[in-house]
Amino acid sequence: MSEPRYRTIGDHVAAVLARVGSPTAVGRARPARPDGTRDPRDPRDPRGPDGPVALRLPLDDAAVAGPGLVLTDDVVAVWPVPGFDHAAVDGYAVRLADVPAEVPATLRVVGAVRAGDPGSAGLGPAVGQGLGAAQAVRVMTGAPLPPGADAVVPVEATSTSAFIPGVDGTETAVTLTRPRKDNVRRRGEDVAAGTVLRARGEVVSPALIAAAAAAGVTGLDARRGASQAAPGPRVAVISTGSELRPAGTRLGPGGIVDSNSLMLAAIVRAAGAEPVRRGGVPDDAAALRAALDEVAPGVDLIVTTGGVSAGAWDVVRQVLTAPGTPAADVDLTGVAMRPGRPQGLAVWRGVPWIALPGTPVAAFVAAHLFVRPTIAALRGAAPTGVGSQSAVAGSASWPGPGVHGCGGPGEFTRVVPVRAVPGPERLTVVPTAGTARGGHALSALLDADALALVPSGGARPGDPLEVVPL
Ligand SMILES: Nc1nc2c(c(=O)[nH]1)N[C@H]1C(S)=C(S)[C@@H](COP(=O)(O)OP(=O)(O)OC[C@H]3O[C@@H](n4cnc5c(N)ncnc54)[C@H](O)[C@@H]3O)O[C@H]1N2
Ligand code: MOO
Repeated sequence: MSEPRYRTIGDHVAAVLARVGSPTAVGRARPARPDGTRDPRDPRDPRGPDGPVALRLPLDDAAVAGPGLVLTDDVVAVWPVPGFDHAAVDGYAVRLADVPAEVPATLRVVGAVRAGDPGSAGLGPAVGQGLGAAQAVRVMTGAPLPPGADAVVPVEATSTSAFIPGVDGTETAVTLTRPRKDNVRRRGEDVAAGTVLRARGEVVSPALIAAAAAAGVTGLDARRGASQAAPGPRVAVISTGSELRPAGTRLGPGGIVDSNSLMLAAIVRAAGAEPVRRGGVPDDAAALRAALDEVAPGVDLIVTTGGVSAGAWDVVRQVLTAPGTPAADVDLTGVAMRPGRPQGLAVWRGVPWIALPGTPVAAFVAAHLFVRPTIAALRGAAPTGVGSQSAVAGSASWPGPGVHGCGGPGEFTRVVPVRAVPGPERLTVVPTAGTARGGHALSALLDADALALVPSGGARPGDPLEVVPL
């Protein structure tokens, strides 16, 4: 297997900004709209009519209310995150007992489970009870782990090598070796039900919006702080994934809350732009094309999440690689960083399109690194972000050398949520507590006030680090 080549973070920022100035991007520079989209007489609008009052804000209103909302009550997780054990990669769910260390095993492929399917869908009555001896099930990232399986082997590390976007598999057997890690995200490993996500008196952040949505919270008790400047460019936010349900609706088996579109709306709003939330689109190329066509005429930038990695139903990749696609300047190179490696860029009917990965922490990181500078450029401001600040690694446990991407070892930058602590000279930063649970925890973002870029060689206390303020 050849080593995939990814861009550096800085090169990807340049590639994004090139699309904003691209001759194919003709939908830019619309005049800024008047303050927000809400009616100031709307009693749910925290701006008025009588100044700051405490209100119960539905999550989608809180997401677009702008910075400065202060909680007037604790925010408590209603259910655990993740809500069920699921695959962290596209590949094959296996029983480790069938895959001896170092020796390749050939397993019979007995079904397929996509994200959004109930756990035993696609398996047939015989397998629905649990994976039998020497059996494997094709699974996509986010799909419930089939009964009996205890690990997922990435497709690149198997005899199948790659899934074809938009095509169901026909393979009846697969040869693979024991995976380095189980590639399973377990129910509740990020947030336990009943956890206080943020306490009364704290400010509402995009990370809180994401964690609250994922944990079943549908509204926040909050009060507005300082008044906000009028939003500038308009940014469409579209989530892809058949497993996605709007906050406050019944999830059903295999379903999860579309927390990304709320989180992205909050990030876009905090960056000084007006989010246009289109919500969730299923893993269907025609549906995604229709959503893109619908939003493109009215916005200056399109941001999508999900569907860009190695799955058979990765719909963004499918649309961007289809013959005759109306997308120009298509680029699916990805970035040498974790989380946030899979990325796509294009110009759709004249409007720059940034395709972020679906994993919520990956989308959060990539939005801060790539969407924020793009909004700054659209507003005519100097891009902020990478390289804008440096800090010193504080006394804490930092990632060591040897990070691996899904496609094998490589020079990957780890993006670590950090808290600033008072230091003797420069800003000193330490990883947030939740980082112990891995790079994909929404809980690790809640306490973070910056993202530190840890080079592939790792970091030690005292090392200089680039940080991106949140
Ligand atoms: N075989 C491989 N599998 C995966 C690879 C890989 O290289 N090989 N890359 C992994 C990495 S790294 C990431 S990051 C994810 C990104 O994948 P996609 O962008 O295609 O995202 P999805 O598969 O659609 O979703 C990933 C994950 O996130 C959840 N999700 C998606 N959208 C939302 C949303 N709007 N709100 C909340 N949560 C969302 C989804 O259910 C999945 O669990 O791919 C890895 N796989
Ligand atoms: O989940 Mo991925 O790159 O963003 O680690």
